[in-house]
Amino acid sequence: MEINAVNALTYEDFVKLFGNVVEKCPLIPAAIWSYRPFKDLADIEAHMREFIHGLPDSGKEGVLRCHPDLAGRDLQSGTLTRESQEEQSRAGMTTLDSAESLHMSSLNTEYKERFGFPFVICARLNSKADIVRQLSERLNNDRATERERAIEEVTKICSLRLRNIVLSDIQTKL
Ligand SMILES: NC(=O)NC1NC(=O)NC1=O
Repeated sequence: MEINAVNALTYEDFVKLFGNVVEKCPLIPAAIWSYRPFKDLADIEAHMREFIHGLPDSGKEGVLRCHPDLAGRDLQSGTLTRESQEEQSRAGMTTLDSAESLHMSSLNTEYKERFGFPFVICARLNSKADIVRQLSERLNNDRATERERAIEEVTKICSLRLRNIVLSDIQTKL
């Protein structure tokens, strides 16, 4: 997809196309549509990052709360978004044995009780073992450090989802 094609999208089509680059947060593409015309893909990414990092702490925590648990209830009931399903599946979260599943569930619960938002990590960039290790390690952070750490992961997920959409056409000029 060429940048000119992205810049020519109506607001409605832009939000339809990029509505889930941040999980269940169409407000983010809706907000950055105002910055058209974009120079290139990196420019869109930079605006998304800037918007997310500029949110107040409550907004950042709200964005985190829009994420499903890894190997959690949505995965079990088949209600994950298409993107999350694919990411969790690639990281091996869909094929945990019952001991691994119980371990993830108890760590996720402990994390949510401690911080008030779910553990978020870019599943596409981490193996199953990395995810479990980081979930245990990050439990030691204080809330402010962890909020920023988790938001950094949201921006990584966002960049990969954005690239997936925009670069899916081989003819791309972005
Ligand atoms: N909780 C959490 O990290 N969720 C996710 N991570 C990711 O890469 N996709 C998700 O849905």
